[in-house]
Amino acid sequence: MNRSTVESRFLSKPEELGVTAVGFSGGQPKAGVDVGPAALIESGLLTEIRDELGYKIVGDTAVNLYKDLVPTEDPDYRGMKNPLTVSAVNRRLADQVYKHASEGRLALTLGGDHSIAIGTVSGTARAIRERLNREIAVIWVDAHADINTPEGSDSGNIHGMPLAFVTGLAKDEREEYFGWLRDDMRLNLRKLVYIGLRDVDAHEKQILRDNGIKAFSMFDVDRHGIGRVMEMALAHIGADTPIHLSFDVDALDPMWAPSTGTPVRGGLTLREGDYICEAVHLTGQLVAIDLVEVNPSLAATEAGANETVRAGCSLVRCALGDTLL
Ligand SMILES: NC(=[NH2+])NCCC[C@H](N)C(=O)O
Ligand SMILES: [Mn+2]
Ligand SMILES: [Mn+2]
Repeated sequence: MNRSTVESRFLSKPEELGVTAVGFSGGQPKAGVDVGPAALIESGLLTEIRDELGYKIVGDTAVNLYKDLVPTEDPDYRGMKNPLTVSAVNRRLADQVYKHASEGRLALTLGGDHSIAIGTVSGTARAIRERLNREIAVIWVDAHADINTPEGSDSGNIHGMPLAFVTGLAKDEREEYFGWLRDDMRLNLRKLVYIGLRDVDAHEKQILRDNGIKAFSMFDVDRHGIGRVMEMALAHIGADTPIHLSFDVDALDPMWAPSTGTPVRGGLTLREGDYICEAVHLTGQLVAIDLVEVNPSLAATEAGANETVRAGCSLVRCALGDTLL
């Protein structure tokens, strides 16, 4: 039991971690990201969190929870691939994360591809509005901006669109195509901060500019250093705002995390990634964490897959305060 003594400002049960394992790959075309959570759990992540960090683990760590939701037919819609499946899975996930967050637990979600942030962010946003009457902020750590609208996306992969849906830049009337996302589940665009960007589509750059979205690219990390970047990111969010950290493992350089679907060179070092998580932990404002896009089947070597899983575990532990003295 050495849980860090940072006081948690927004959790009513700071000793409890609400875990959801989402073995889901329908937001992108590569198989294998669905076993991400199993790989993280088998490597000991949750037992370490329980035995070494002293959290009580509550929730669903069975990774095939969502298999029953896959429809027999799921044709493209507005250019999106697997839209019914991704929508249904996220609808259920939103309820689950909502439950954890509204009962005052820190919600930890292990992905799965990044489309699952549609459910995690909307579930957290709704719970925190209801319980504390506040808007959440999201720190999105990623090589990519994941804010394509269906019409703006070149790929049609929904893991490149979650932020368009949760902010309301993209909407659909039809319940079964994300129409279930109500206003009280949305993220305010002014409360979104990116770190680590280096592969942003032209369409997305336009969205970032038009909406004045706060973003720290790898250029900014190089220019200011990660310490200063985190100061500026947290200043933008404000000192008294619940934070949802959504960490795509591809934010890290492929040297530390090669096993991921859309790797991009020139990324964060493992220490920079860990530092981001530590700095967020120290605010005492963390209410939810996603770790996504760990795909153990994609590395050229088994060592590469293990490195990626290890890096993912390290990020989560740092966000829980493990490495701070
Ligand atoms: N979560 C991710 N790894 N997203 C990658 C997105 C890549 C590209 N921008 C797309 O829309 O398809
Ligand atoms: Mn990414
Ligand atoms: Mn992503």
